[in-house]
Amino acid sequence: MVSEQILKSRTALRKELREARRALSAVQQEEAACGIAEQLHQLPLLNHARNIAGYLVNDGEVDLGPYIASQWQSTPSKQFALPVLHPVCKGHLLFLFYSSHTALVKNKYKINEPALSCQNVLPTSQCDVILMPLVGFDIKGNRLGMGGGYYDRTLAFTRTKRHSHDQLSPNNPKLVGIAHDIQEVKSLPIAPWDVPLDAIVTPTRTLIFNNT
Ligand SMILES: Nc1nc2c(c(=O)[nH]1)N(C=O)[C@@H](CNc1ccc(C(=O)N[C@@H](CCC(=O)O)C(=O)O)cc1)CN2
Ligand SMILES: Nc1ncnc2c1ncn2[C@@H]1O[C@H](COP(=O)(O)OP(=O)(O)OP(=O)(O)O)[C@@H](O)[C@H]1O
Repeated sequence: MVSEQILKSRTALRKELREARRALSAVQQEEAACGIAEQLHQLPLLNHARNIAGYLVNDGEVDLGPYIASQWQSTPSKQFALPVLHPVCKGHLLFLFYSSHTALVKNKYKINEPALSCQNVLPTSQCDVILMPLVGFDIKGNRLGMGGGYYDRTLAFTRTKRHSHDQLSPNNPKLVGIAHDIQEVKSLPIAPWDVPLDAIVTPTRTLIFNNT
């Protein structure tokens, strides 16, 4: 059971951190997007990734646009996907392939997402890396999202231990949180359903965590 206190502090922190990222200027946002692209270009766990899930910028998040566009140009073998609110399994996400030709529609939160089409679904278990937008993070790798629980529910399967040696499956998608530097907090209240991240990338830093 998660205490009322923890839920309340998550809500208050979320509000504060969302306001802070929305208050960044256009120039700060551009610099952040460039910084993230540079950090991601150097991230070893993306080197051999073929299927990468990202997101389209919303609510002051770091824009992955420059990184995705540069990868489309330089490395066409990498395929990108975007989260789509699951039409049947409420509270879950689907990932749909994303190219410069993808038709986008707005979801109920007014975030652009690929128009639903079964043939364009990338099964979550086949994502090599998922770049997750963070509202907040701490240095231990704990994260705070938008509060819908979408990523936590969709990725809950990555927490199950499939091997007898008490190791998480090596085939699970690597989870990489993306955030502005100002979204770091000293310590984040943890919820039992939180999925552990493999890395957190900001425009100036990359933190790697050992989750095996
Ligand atoms: N860019 C991006 N895409 C994403 C996410 C994200 O965090 N960022 N998601 C990550 O999960 C999913 C959408 N989750 C969301 C959860 C809550 C709100 C939100 O704005 N909630 C409002 C209340 C809106 C309402 O209910 O009408 C709020 O809290 O003020 C938005 C998106 C899928 N796509
Ligand atoms: N694996 C799960 N199964 C069922 N409900 C869940 C699960 N994970 C999270 N939830 C529900 O989702 C709600 C929101 O969770 P939380 O506050 O951790 O969101 P978040 O991590 O900020 O959002 P997100 O995962 O979308 O980035 C919680 O109240 C919780 O009840």
